[in-house]
Amino acid sequence: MDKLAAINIQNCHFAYAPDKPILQIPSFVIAPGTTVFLRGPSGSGKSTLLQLCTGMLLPQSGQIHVLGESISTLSASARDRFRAANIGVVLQQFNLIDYLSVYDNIKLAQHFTHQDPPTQHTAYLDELLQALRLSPEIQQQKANALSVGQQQRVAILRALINRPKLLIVDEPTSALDEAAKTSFMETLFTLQRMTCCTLLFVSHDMRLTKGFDRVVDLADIDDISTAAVSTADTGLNEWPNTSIKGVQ
Ligand SMILES: Nc1ncnc2c1ncn2[C@@H]1O[C@H](COP(=O)(O)OP(=O)(O)OP(=O)(O)O)[C@@H](O)[C@H]1O
Repeated sequence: MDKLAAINIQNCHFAYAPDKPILQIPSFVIAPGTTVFLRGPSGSGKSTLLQLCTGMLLPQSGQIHVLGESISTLSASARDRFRAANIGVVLQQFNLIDYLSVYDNIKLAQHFTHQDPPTQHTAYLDELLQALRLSPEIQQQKANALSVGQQQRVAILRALINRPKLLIVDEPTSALDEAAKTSFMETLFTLQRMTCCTLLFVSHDMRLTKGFDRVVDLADIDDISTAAVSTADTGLNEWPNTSIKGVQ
């Protein structure tokens, strides 16, 4: 097993209920430092897979190594610490704490790593603010006073503040117009290059695949999606072929 991979999933089975299997993944490996776009129809299990990669969900069987750590066999508290220190997560809803300021939202992310905040991060924080085109003053604003675009950028800043080696981004652009989507993707790639993190990105929007090292169709790695695709009219032919540009 390649323990140096950013993500290494082997023989993984997951179900929310015993009679309703969601994922059956024989093997899925993501090399460190690469960018991967994961696509698949609504309800196929993309968000579930991301949650397995963060250790928020545990598989019924199989192995999931993240950055060389067997995340699904860590204790709950070790898993939380590992996630806080190594994985940045940006979800569709951003999950900022509304009544806290931007600064406190960021500080909270640092707190969960059990590292001393925040002086050693100051230069890096300034760099992130600049890359995300956020003014330093925004740190004093309450999260619920921000526009959707600002909330999204703060959510990315919070995900990157601990310099994660793995950044997981789930459908972050659905509330944005076309111009904002383009600018979001440019910023995301700038930050990925700046931090050299591995990026796993999930979206329905095939127009966003440009620039990714790999575009992976869930049906190509998941036996359950494969079965669904082969027995249903999914409109799969509307999608371009899976492209693999970089190393696995
Ligand atoms: N907490 C849960 N309990 C039970 N079933 C769930 C739960 N979360 C998701 N599911 C089911 O698991 C399946 C996969 O859901 P998931 O959210 O992973 O799909 P998805 O591909 O991310 O969908 P979308 O693109 O619409 O976000 C769906 O059938 C969904 O109804």
